[in-house]
Amino acid sequence: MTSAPQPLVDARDVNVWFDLPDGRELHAVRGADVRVNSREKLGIVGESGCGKSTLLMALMGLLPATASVSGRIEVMGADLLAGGERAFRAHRWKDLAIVFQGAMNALNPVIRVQRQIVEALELHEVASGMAAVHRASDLVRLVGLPEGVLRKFNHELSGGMRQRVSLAMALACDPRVLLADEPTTALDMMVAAQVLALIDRLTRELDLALVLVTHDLPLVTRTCDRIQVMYAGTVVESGTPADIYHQPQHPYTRLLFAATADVHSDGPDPVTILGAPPRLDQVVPGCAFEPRCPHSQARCATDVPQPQSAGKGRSWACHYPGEST
Ligand SMILES: Nc1ncnc2c1ncn2[C@@H]1O[C@H](COP(=O)(O)OP(=O)(O)OP(=O)(O)O)[C@@H](O)[C@H]1O
Repeated sequence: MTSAPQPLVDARDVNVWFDLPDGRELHAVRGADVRVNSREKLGIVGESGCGKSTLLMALMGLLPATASVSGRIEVMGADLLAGGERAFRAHRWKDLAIVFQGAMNALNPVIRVQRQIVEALELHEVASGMAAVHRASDLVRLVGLPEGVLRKFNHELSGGMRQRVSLAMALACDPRVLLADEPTTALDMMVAAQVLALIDRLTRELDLALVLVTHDLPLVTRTCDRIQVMYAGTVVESGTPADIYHQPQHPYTRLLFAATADVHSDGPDPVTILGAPPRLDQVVPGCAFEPRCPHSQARCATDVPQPQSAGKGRSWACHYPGEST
């Protein structure tokens, strides 16, 4: 019998708390699992503030000192949480790299692009001297930029160019997994589509696995192999795009699709999900979606629904799955 291939990222029951200045805690990520196989494209979707970025930063070991993390975070078989900063440093950028939401902030404003890429290559001992300069040229070409960009400063670049430079930096150490946190947020529609197409092409050409974090459920349904829907720090549903699109089990997933209906099509108008997510600095006694859920029943307000697995990465956390909205 052949065993299943080891996932590149296998994070289980990850919890992240932030210490707040008033002494309370904010429970930003609540028991989330993330599993990414070689060459797989995983999409993580959910409303603003549901913990998507915090989860990615936990995987990278880049959370601020005010954060505490529990659970298990394995990258290529190594238990990084157990190994601490030393273990994270051994894998960060080399195996697991990230493109941040605001490329503007990821680049140093007073250092030319070439120096920034060369410094990253030297810091991670990928290349030095002229070899690093040549590699920097290769990297900017790889992301579809002219070499002239290497002599420029951050403020001389357009938003799309900055995001491509960030991508070049993330690819500098030949990672196996690329985490992309809302990589097109600040870009106009045309440029956003080009950057997404570039990420898609590079993941195929470089045999990368991708974790794409976004608000855009239709986008991940089109581009990813698997989808995780997050709500209030929790993964409420996981599955293939076909599962999530054709047989959504969690009412929040169905409402997310309904909320992003295409206004230009003949289909139904988009709906608004009434109410707001719960504050994560407060304890939620039952299902976090209960106050907004059209199908909630008494039990939903008191019992936290546990994830139910239907095998092959398909799961949902709802007491009354499949109720139509
Ligand atoms: N450094 C921090 N200190 C305290 N709370 C934080 C910190 N960073 C994030 N949070 C809180 O953690 C929760 C999750 O935030 P996070 O940025 O991970 O959400 P998100 O889903 O990525 O949102 P967005 O789509 O807007 O980026 C939010 O309530 C946020 O206010």
